[in-house]
Amino acid sequence: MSQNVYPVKKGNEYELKIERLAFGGQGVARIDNYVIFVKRALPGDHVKARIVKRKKDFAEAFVTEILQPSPYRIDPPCKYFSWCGGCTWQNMKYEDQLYFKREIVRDTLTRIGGFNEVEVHAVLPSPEYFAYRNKMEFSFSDRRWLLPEELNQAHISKEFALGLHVPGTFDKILHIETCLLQSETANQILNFISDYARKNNLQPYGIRSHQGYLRFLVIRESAFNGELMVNLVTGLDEPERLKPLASALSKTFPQVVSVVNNVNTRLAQIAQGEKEHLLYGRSYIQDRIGPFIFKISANSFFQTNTRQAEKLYEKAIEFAGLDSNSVVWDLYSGTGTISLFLARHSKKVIGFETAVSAVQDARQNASEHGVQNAEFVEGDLLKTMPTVGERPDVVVTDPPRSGMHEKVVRMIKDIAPQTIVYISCNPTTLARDLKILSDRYRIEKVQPVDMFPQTYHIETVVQLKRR
Ligand SMILES: C[S@@+](CC[C@H](N)C(=O)[O-])C[C@H]1O[C@@H](n2cnc3c(N)ncnc32)[C@H](O)[C@@H]1O
Repeated sequence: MSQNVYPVKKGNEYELKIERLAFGGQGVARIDNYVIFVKRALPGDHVKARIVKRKKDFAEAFVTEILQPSPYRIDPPCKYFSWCGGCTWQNMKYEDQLYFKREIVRDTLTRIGGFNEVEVHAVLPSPEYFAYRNKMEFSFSDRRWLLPEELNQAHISKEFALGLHVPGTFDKILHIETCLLQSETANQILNFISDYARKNNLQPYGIRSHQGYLRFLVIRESAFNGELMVNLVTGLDEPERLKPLASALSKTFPQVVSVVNNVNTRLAQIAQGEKEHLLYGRSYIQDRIGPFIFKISANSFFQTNTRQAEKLYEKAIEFAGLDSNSVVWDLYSGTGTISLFLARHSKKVIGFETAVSAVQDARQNASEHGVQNAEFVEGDLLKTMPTVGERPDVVVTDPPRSGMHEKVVRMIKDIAPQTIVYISCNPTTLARDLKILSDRYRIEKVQPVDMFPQTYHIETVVQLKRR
């Protein structure tokens, strides 16, 4: 499309009818077949929207006025919904979110993979669709994003915020008092720390200025026994300043069994420190998936929706169709949680993982649970897969959002296991990888699992059989 035939112009407003939802959560509208992604819009909405970005193949817009609301629209229960980057679909009933997640998986498999005939099962719903997260990461900032109703309130300081990002801004933070994705206790802790920091002059870190002390607050809560961990991430290595806060937290909230201080003096805005100080209690909490109890430290990876993780893993086991003679490769094995489940049903599991600390955790998890038939190979799959001689009957693969490297997909094809179970958190890369496998593998089952209610994210488990 040449420059002068774009049907829209940046900054202008257009009347649009939303046709469907895209993976990414936005509504999709079209003018003369030119696609416009509209934030926070739902299928059936008739809206006025302003174009904020215009590219060769598509534009992005936000709603300025709803002319006719979609029948799917509900009032979002959270007052921050219109601004917060955490949730995308709180303006839709949970049943409708599940319907659209299935549509997105089906549509992506057809559009990108060319799989027109594949049946996609109804999405497995999450047992909880609010307060389901066992971990939330909040940012401190010296630049607070004000809600419209806060704009004229002189008593609100713009120089302190503890909350979540507003999409499109990198340094301003929406101050949050209640996040519906975490528990009531976790919200009380959030407010306790925010009040304490202001009263005791613990300065928030400036994302722009790189000055200040408090950078992140990470709250982790066990779904198994309610234990809580508070991780305060600071820009300076001065843990003594936090000791009184740790003590006050432990006295006010008996469920807090761990308070740690991660120190991140680097510019990168990440909640992982180069150093950790234990301020109160122990350095981990315990949570359980199925029969396994895991120790989770501040920087360990753990599935954020504990109860639904169990359902996801059960589905993976069912699709793997194992028996006591099966050799299984668990690719992208992380801390080995799936490997432990697989090991109970097979002769041997070999996990492959590049992160050194995750491999250490996996080995420790296996040994603590007395699992003797799981071993872990450390390194990039491209290098490690060819070095393992024991060939698998079943390959389980759970790659990051970017999917598998094309060479890894081709190696799996050459190894030719009877069954492949692909666990994916991104339908787009899933469809791409399945297409490469399709001449040698038949898709038998596609089961989406909802790990993240109120967001567009969807996990999908696919069973493939060798042709
Ligand atoms: C989605 S996580 C899988 C987590 C794990 N299966 C679980 O359920 O806990 C993806 C994992 O792949 C690992 N990874 C990414 N690229 C890799 C590569 N090239 N080779 C091996 N592992 C890799 C990451 O370190 C991460 O632990």
